[in-house]
Amino acid sequence: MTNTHAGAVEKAAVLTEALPWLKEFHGKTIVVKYGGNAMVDEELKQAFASDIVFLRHCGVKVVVVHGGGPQISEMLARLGIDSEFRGGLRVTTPEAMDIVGMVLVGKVGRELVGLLNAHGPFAVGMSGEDAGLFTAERRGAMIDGESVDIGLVGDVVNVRPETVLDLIDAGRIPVVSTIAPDEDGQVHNVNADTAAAALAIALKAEKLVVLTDVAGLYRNWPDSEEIVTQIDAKELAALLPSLASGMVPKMEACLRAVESGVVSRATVIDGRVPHSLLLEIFTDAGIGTQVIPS
Ligand SMILES: Nc1ncnc2c1ncn2[C@@H]1O[C@H](COP(=O)(O)OP(=O)(O)O)[C@@H](O)[C@H]1O
Ligand SMILES: CC(=O)N[C@@H](CCC(=O)OP(=O)(O)O)C(=O)O
Repeated sequence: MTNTHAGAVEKAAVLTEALPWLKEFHGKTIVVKYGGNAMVDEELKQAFASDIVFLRHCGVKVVVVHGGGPQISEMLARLGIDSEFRGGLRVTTPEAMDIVGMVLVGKVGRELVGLLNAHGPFAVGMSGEDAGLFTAERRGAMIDGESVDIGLVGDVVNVRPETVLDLIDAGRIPVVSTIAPDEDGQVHNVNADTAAAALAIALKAEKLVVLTDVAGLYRNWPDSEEIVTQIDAKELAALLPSLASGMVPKMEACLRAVESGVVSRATVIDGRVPHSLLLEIFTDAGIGTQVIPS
């Protein structure tokens, strides 16, 4: 075989490998959480946007939920507002809450909508406030088995998915920023992993994919580089109390999603690898850490 032929055969193999996955996910809903730590450079962000549009053209009903932790921290620091994390969640004063909303809705969300819409008029941004998408309830952080108050931080207790469904039906790509009012209308800061899981459950999504800045869940972080490739809900529940920082809300979210009985898979993948989303969805090997029901 000539080199040209060998190259062509290899390319064709990549495309044919995608066929069973195209069949599996066509017409299905996938919620993709894009973490702020994986939005590190322009090229990566553009690769992410083109992957999302690719999925949309493959007939996948794709919904983006974005984070923006580092971007919020940077703005708070610039304004001289103190900020700290407890149990992986930001302690959010009313003053910090204003900035959280401005950065997530006004900056990170807008930027993603722009990157997606460079491909066509697909993306529509919304927050948990729009059309009652999320209702939040104040929550604490679990520190040494006890709940500690961390200010205006919420958990999602109700989802009204109708507007997201309308947008999907119209061929759009909803891009969700995770601030949400409680029953009295007070807006809360909701961790984006937590919100993505709640939305995936409400939409009866086939899959939740979480892009972050590590290769997956490390078994003995930070002492070892060994990635957990697959873990079931029961094993993960046992592991949760030993997890640290941002992995706490992330793995808690994956657990909730698969325990709901509606989302069959939740995967944490490396958002620093260009096109990791396509590799995860359209190749046999997949990448990162996959959480499955027990
Ligand atoms: N067991 C673990 N495996 C992998 N990462 C971990 C683990 N425990 C804590 N981490 C930390 O969690 C971080 C990811 O969470 P986070 O910073 O909230 O990212 P994102 O912005 O993607 O939500 C990693 O960069 C790593 O520092
Ligand atoms: C309560 C809480 O911690 N909210 C997060 C919201 C953004 C987020 O979750 O961003 P990442 O996905 O990039 O971590 C925060 O304030 O940083």
